[in-house]
Amino acid sequence: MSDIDLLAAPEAVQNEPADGLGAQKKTLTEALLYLNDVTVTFDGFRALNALSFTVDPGEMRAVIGPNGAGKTTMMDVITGKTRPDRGDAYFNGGTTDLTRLDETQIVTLGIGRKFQKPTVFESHTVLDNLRLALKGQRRALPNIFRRETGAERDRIDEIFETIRLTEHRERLGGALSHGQKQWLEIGMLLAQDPKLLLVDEPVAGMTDAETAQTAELLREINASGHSVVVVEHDMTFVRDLGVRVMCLHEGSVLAEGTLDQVSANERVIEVYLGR
Ligand SMILES: Nc1ncnc2c1ncn2[C@@H]1O[C@H](COP(=O)(O)OP(=O)(O)OP(=O)(O)O)[C@@H](O)[C@H]1O
Repeated sequence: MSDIDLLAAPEAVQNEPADGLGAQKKTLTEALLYLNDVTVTFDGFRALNALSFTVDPGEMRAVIGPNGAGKTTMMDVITGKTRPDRGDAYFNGGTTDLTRLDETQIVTLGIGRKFQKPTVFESHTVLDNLRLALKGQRRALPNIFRRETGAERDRIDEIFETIRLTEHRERLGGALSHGQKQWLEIGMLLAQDPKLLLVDEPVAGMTDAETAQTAELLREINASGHSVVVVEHDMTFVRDLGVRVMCLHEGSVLAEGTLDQVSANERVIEVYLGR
């Protein structure tokens, strides 16, 4: 933790009142993730425009919005890939300024990201993919030959149950269906035990059954104590998640609340859902 910059928490800020999904703790010191007034400009174009929102410890939240709304850029700021021109991004109750850390430090801190396209090792078994992730050294292939401890084996079994791949552990990664590859990658993220998982369009290209199972497994992951931010366009899936929804548009929050509240919003209908 010595290389991680711990800053004194700025004054707590109170956001809007709670809505239908229960009381939201939204002060800086209570939030797991706190973004305030974050602005990112590319060649004069504002990809994020004074974006502000918080994620509570243990919360799962869905992010929707049209193409180009800034969803990827938002995740790039949280993971240290993109530096904001302006604004605050704090983690862990305001103790850690994400804008001063690099991508590796942010992973170490407990923020894991799953990109849209699965990137499992196709020529390795499903089990070896997970073992590599558990040891935190996906590139150090010789490491998979070290024997696991009992605790590591238990953790692997537990993750396989969560990601519905217990029966598939000896298969090659490349032999899995697209949906199963996505689950394996979610499992590889879980192996790092992140406090916050950022998941980008997990159900794109999945069958309806896989989509429904993905909502279920993310709910289980969330219930086991991980906070989750899921970017997704599939509204059936978002409804299955049953969590607070935030709609981004032109780099800002256009609407926030339950899916019913957000999808009844005139502006959301106009710019995203269509009439
Ligand atoms: N590196 C970059 N240079 C220039 N413009 C960029 C860059 N990255 C993103 N943009 C622009 O910023 C805007 C927001 O992009 P972003 O990828 O964050 O949107 P998004 O909501 O993730 O969209 P999608 O749903 O299509 O993935 C877009 O207009 C995009 O073209």
